[in-house]
Amino acid sequence: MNGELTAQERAGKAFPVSWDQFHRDCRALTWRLNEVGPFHAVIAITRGGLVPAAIVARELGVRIIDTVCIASYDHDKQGDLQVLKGISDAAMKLGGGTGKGLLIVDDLVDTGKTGKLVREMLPDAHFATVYAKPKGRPLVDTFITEVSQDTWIFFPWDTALSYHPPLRDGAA
Ligand SMILES: O=P(O)(O)OC[C@H]1O[C@H](OP(=O)(O)OP(=O)(O)O)[C@H](O)[C@@H]1O
Ligand code: HPA
Ligand SMILES: [Mg+2]
Repeated sequence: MNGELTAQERAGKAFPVSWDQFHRDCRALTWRLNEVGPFHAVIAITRGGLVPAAIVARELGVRIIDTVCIASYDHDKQGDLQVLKGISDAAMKLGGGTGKGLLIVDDLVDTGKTGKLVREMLPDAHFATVYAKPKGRPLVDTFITEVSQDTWIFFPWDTALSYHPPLRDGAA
């Protein structure tokens, strides 16, 4: 390490999310989105958007799903944004070139950098995330739970059940 704090170290507070909780939060998101749609297609921001996109598409009966593949965090440290794969021509056409009637889905917005880049690609699309931190929140049209900027969310696909020592033995 070069002495710089990682995003997770800056965040401090941990917010672990179980599969069950995540599924319930995605279902709650679809209740809200159902009032806004219908949508021609779902665009998942990979990789974190893949799981919520599958659940949302299933609930809303959408069968056309595309991806925009963006990487910026190496584990918990944000670098430059890299678009590894853009939106397909077919999905672009469905959204009339501006994203009208398309639903962008991601697991969360943090600084908002990823969301901003995708919004620029599809300015008229609806952008939904399950979780939002204050900096990214203005970019999102619909989300379920806001956590503070100094919280790090642990998703179920990044974690595993492990032993936790008793409090009296020094567990935090
Ligand atoms: O609002 P931001 O500060 O841009 O951060 C949010 C983005 O960061 C994470 O993706 P990441 O780049 O870690 O890739 P991944 O989805 O493949 O894990 C997350 O899934 C969001 O897409
Ligand atoms: O809080 C977070 N959790 C997981 N991945 C992330 N990518 C940006 N912020 C986060
Ligand atoms: Mg992501």
